[in-house]
Amino acid sequence: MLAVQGLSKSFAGVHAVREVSFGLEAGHMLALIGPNGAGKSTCFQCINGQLRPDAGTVRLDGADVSGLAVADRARLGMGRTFQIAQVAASLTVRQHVGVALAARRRGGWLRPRPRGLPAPAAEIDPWLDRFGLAARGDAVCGELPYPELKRVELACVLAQRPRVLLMDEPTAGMTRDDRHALMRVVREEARRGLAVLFTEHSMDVVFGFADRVLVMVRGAVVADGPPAEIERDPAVRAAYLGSAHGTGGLA
Ligand SMILES: Nc1ncnc2c1ncn2[C@@H]1O[C@H](COP(=O)(O)OP(=O)(O)OP(=O)(O)O)[C@@H](O)[C@H]1O
Repeated sequence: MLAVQGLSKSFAGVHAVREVSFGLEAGHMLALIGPNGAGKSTCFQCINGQLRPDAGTVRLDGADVSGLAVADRARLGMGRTFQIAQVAASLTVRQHVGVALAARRRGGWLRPRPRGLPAPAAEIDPWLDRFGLAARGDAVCGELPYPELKRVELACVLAQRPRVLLMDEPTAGMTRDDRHALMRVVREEARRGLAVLFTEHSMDVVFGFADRVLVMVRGAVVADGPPAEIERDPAVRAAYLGSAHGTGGLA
């Protein structure tokens, strides 16, 4: 579903990403990990089109999207969530999800907004339920606890029916219970066929939810495999033993 080949990016002599290649299948969850400054965010931004790589290609379900803008990649099925949830604080959960569902029907967020309720309740309610938001429909987003706000963001992104979802540190700042609750929802979506690529610093999330783990150190991929294999990899342990994040699940 996603194929990244030979991706490289430098900033004024800093090789942030060096010839990174990997593939991601539909229905799988791939964690991109590495110490601070390893190049995860840069890699992520090259994949979704925010940054233009110096070299390399990105394919989405076989189509070369390397030259496309963020919005065009999104239209072709590449969705993303942000490290800090991006939602409109003044809307209720129902309004927000309704707008997202209606945007999908219109073919994109930027089409003219229809009058009245953005999407019928019959469409919104099951969608709220799917993301554990059934009881929160009338709550104003700006007043929601952060873990629920993340679900609203997720519900809106997935309302666009992406085939690949990129999540930049999805559980940053959350408690262990909230991290796992969010990732269980994401895993359900993956089981429905969504391909998920996420960066993450919490090792309980990486080793509890990823089907595969890709480890970056100083811009390059140093390990790529199933979690159990990665946890034992000497190069990975060496990279983490020297990092600010400690060894987490690698201990
Ligand atoms: N816009 C930029 N200009 C200059 N250097 C940059 C820029 N963005 C990133 N870098 C550098 O590229 C390297 C990789 O940074 P990046 O943010 O991709 O790492 P990361 O693995 O996401 O780190 P973190 O876990 O701390 O978010 C670092 O040395 C960083 O300082």
